[in-house]
Amino acid sequence: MDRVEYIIKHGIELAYDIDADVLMIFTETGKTYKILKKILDSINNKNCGKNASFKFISLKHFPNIDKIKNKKLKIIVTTPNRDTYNWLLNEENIVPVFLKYRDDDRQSLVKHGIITSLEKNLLNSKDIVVAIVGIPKTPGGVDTITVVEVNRHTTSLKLYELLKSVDDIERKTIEQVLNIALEIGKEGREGRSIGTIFVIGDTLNVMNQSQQLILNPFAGHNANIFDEKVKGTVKELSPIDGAFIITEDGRVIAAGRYLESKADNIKLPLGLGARHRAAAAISKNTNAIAITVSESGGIVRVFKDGEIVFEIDPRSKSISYLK
Ligand SMILES: Nc1ncnc2c1ncn2[C@@H]1O[C@H](COP(=O)(O)OP(=O)(O)OP(=O)(O)O)[C@@H](O)[C@H]1O
Ligand SMILES: [Mn+2]
Repeated sequence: MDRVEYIIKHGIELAYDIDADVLMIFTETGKTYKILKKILDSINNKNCGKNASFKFISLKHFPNIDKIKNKKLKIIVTTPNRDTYNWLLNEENIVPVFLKYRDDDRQSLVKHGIITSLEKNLLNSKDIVVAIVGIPKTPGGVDTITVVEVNRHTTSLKLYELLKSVDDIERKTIEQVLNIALEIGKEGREGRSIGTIFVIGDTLNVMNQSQQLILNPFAGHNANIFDEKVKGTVKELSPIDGAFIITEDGRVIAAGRYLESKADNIKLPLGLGARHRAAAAISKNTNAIAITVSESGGIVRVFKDGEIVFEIDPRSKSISYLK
């Protein structure tokens, strides 16, 4: 019996032991699911012991076998592979879920699975999920069991809908800028709280609805937000007045830019001032999204179509949101 089988077996047992509502597995080729299926078949037809289809399973492996047999556990099998998904559609007693893109790390993958299942009403906010996951894009690389409280993710539903609505390149840019904003919100600069605005996408319109407050430090540079040196420069410049203007594919076009979009009929929670109104207005009057860091408290907010679609206090979370 190999390590993956043990992990899946313990994932099943954990789901029953903590009385979880859902067991969620992630598979590329379907291999992980096939192992799960063999274990569950062995349990369900109690075919344990000498002639078990799954040699290592015996009743002693599942002391609470009756609890397992009597409890209905929803099994969600997620995959980004269209062929695997089509094959899973014919499988019984599981709920297949197609993931529109591949994540780069386990945590994002689990979040992605939870959010997609929430969007399809396969989960509700009170559910407890046991997720069995491995290194993304590595078939058979199962190495992690994690317990997820769905209610911790419902606030990010709108952000995921936004991430799903843009192409891969823009999604990676938004995630990169969001993580920089979270770092600024959390660390500030030289011990001081820093506020700033990032405007991503629809750059021509954004430039037409804004003007330089200072000479543009990025003029004539081919600066890309994924370049560590550019990221450092952006953080160094974050205390200056004005906004950073970034293209869908991550090129930093300007800093110190004053946004002049009409802010009439923008409705924002009380206490949010000119920075947040400007961000809401530009996101309403162009196709851009805006990300703000508040100088008073570090809260990071994402604006789309004039509304806040996501906000997070980076100081309250030990990890950056999207990784
Ligand atoms: N239209 C704008 N375009 C770009 N930057 C702006 C604009 N309006 C305000 N700012 C920036 O926001 C800064 C803070 O303004 P203000 O305090 O009114 O915003 P706020 O929404 O309360 O933000 P914070 O929570 O960071 O205080 C200003 O000093 C300026 O740098
Ligand atoms: Mn303010």
